[in-house]
Amino acid sequence: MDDGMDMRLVVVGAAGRMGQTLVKAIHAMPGVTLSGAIERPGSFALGKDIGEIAGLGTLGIPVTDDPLMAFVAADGVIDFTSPAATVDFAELTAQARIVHVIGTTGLSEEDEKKIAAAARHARIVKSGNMSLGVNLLGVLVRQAAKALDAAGWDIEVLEMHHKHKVDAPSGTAYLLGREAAKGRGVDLKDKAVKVRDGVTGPREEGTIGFATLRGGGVIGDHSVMFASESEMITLSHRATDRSLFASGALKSALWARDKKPGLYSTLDVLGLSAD
Ligand SMILES: NC(=O)C1=CN([C@@H]2O[C@H](COP(=O)(O)OP(=O)(O)OC[C@H]3O[C@@H](n4cnc5c(N)ncnc54)[C@H](OP(=O)(O)O)[C@@H]3O)[C@@H](O)[C@H]2O)C=CC1
Ligand SMILES: O=C(O)C1=N[C@H](C(=O)O)C[C@H](O)C1
Repeated sequence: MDDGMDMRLVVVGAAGRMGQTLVKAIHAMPGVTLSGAIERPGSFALGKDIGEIAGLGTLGIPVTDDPLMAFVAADGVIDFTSPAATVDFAELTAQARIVHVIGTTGLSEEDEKKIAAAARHARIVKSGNMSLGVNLLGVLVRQAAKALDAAGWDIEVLEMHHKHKVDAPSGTAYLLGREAAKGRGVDLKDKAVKVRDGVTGPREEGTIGFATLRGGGVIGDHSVMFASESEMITLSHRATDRSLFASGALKSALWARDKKPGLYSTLDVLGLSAD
């Protein structure tokens, strides 16, 4: 509940790429305070001050592997970790009845069900991309897909990320694919083509294709192409700094503070939900 006090936030996976970015963003943002930093048992980060790891100097917050202890003393958890960890954390945020912002991608259908179950008690905001730009792009993709008939226009989603990324296609690519499917009034599960290899035959009308590139330090590039026989429309987004995702996550946490338990998305936070 918003009692006029800073929202106390725990960052899980605090020593990771997004974890460190979040620690810096919380430090710089009024209205939120870092109250805990979690990593897995055996992590190099355990016992170290998270401020030192994130390059801020000492903050007096050691990294621990005891999430429940940290969650009961917090108002919310910011989670950019791995699917298995996120499902475990969702059970704990449900027990503690707090806000859980989930940026983790690569979640299976089974994981999604468990997260939905946790949202009976926790206030969960989950999105494959927490940026304003990508969520707005999703709305534009939905509109374009609605306007451009499947008989004449093929939809392809292209993404590129840094070489450390472990899941594919990206959460954002799925988000954009789902918006395209929504615009067409179809289910992405029935239309997605994620792999092409060898003699594939011609493209099936109405499918939504995905292509994945990995390399270097690319933070996140996404394009949705609408291709006809005689023209092509490309809608694109490029992330140039991870702090973009962190500020979206913090905005989501503050937004969810006074909401009822439930499963929300960044589209809800930004007021861009599907009509
Ligand atoms: N939705 C969005 O806007 C965005 C989403 N992401 C997603 O966020 C996730 C993390 O990305 P990134 O920061 O680059 O990855 P990193 O691997 O750099 O960070 C993940 C961190 O979580 C830790 N972790 C894993 N399991 C546990 C556990 N059980 N308990 C505590 N900590 C754990 C990892 O520790 P260890 O190294 O020991 O495994 C690591 O420190 C990915 O799924 C990525 O796709 C990223 C950016 C934006
Ligand atoms: O792993 C990343 O880095 C990113 N993951 C998210 C995704 O899977 O779409 C968001 C962003 O593009 C960075």
